[in-house]
Amino acid sequence: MGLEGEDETRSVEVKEVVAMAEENSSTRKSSWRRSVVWTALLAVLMAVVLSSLLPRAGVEPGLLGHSPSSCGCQSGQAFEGVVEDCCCDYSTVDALNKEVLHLVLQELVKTPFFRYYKVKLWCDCPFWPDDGMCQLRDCSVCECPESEFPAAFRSSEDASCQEGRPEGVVDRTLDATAFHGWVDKDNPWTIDDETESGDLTYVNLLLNPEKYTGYKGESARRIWEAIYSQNCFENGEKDSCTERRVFYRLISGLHTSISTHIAADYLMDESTNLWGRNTSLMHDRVLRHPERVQNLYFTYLFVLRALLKAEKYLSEAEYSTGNDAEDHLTHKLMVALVGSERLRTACPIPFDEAKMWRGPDADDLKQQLQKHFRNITALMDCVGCEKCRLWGKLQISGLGTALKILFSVDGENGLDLQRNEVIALVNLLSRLSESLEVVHEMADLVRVQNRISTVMGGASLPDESKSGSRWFLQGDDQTPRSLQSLFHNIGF
Ligand SMILES: Cc1cc2nc3c(=O)[nH]c(=O)nc-3n(C[C@H](O)[C@H](O)[C@H](O)COP(=O)(O)OP(=O)(O)OC[C@H]3O[C@@H](n4cnc5c(N)ncnc54)[C@H](O)[C@@H]3O)c2cc1C
Repeated sequence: MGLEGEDETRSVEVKEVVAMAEENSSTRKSSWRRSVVWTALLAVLMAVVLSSLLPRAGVEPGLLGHSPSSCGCQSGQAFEGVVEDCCCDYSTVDALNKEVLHLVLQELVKTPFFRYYKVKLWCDCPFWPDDGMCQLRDCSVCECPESEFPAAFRSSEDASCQEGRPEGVVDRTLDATAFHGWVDKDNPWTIDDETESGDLTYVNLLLNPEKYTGYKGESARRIWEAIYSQNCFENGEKDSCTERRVFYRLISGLHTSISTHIAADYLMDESTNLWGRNTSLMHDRVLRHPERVQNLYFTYLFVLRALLKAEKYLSEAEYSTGNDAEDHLTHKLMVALVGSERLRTACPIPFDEAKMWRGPDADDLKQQLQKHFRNITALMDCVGCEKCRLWGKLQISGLGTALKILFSVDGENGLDLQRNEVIALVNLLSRLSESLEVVHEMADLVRVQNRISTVMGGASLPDESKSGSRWFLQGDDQTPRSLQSLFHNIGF
């Protein structure tokens, strides 16, 4: 295969990633951290300096279980041992994610096959009229022009990326001709956009990153409430039934991931369009609730198990977009991901689905939960912010695909997946993988900030709702004000 220019460079880069995954290298290539990398280095330096200056007892409560909590949320060992309901321990998951999976997933979701998602963005909410609470232009999705997405994804009749409302007739020949083995078969866990007429459009996910959109208040809260109520028990309530508990944890883990991405990419100052890490929000919504972080690990392992169970199918599928070089790399990355020896050895069965549906009412319960999950799929049409709806739909579809692989297929031979299901599954796992990384990074930042606060006279973390936080870490070329003043205060 002849590769030139950019293709060749990318090919070399991706091969390195594949090689790194295979060799279990711990070398990291984390491009999204570039903007704060020097600041992080400074933060680490400050942590070292401050930890020598500060008595341990005066330091803000432990994050991720490293030290005792004074907020009463966590008493110490929340992230040690085996992830509850799973078969791998926290430290193994961290190492695998950091050294293998995050690296490969980051590259995989950039490929043409995985970056274009077909979705119906404007739909009528079957439960309430859309009350459109989104406040920012970042709420809206940048749809891709017809010329941009791969030719293999198009057909002459498909008008979904044209201006205005598309025709609404789904072109089913697209998947069948472009992807051997990708078939249209209903998923009992989801309501499939593609089986209904409507406004289908292709969206380039790389142009629409999941981040803060300003969507909040009554509309957002009502959706989350409705989603949790589908499980027939309240948030956080322990349930003796494994199946219900698993469902609650899947949703809660996804919720944690969404909150993490909001905190990781937050509009700190609207007047200057300044974006950055919102550590206060991260602390309030995620870090001070250990069970939410535990549920994130759980959801990650559940989805990973589904991917591994579909190994044969995914390694043999054609990732065809008309760009041979990219498609070849996509295939190599997928094989590196699902066939990783390191993963097989360290965490062979991330979640054991054989433990589910064993009770006398198993069939009834399964049908009940399928109905609830389909309702959750439908609820995504009520999300009053386009970009949130895009990622909500994709990730719920990814969960639905994982449920189908684990619970609705008899052996791998019976497995049939649609192209969009595979795209959703892989992008969901990539989001969760990124969230695990962010959770650790921001827990470290919060810990450093708390130490700095103590040095600066006990100032606490600012309210998450206040923009322009003094803890905000600015871009590559500016020294953060907070660190400047800290240097000054401690005579550095
Ligand atoms: C599908 C969907 C996608 C969204 N995507 C985005 C987005 O991309 N960008 C954006 O800015 N906003 C997004 N939002 C909105 C966002 O999730 C919040 O609803 C919003 O930021 C307001 O947050 P909140 O503090 O009121 O708490 P919420 O996050 O709305 O939580 C509501 C309640 O749920 C409970 N809860 C919170 N987290 C968990 C958890 N992990 N497990 C169990 N219970 C929990 C708490 O009791 C909390 O009070 C999305 C909302 C939905 C429904």
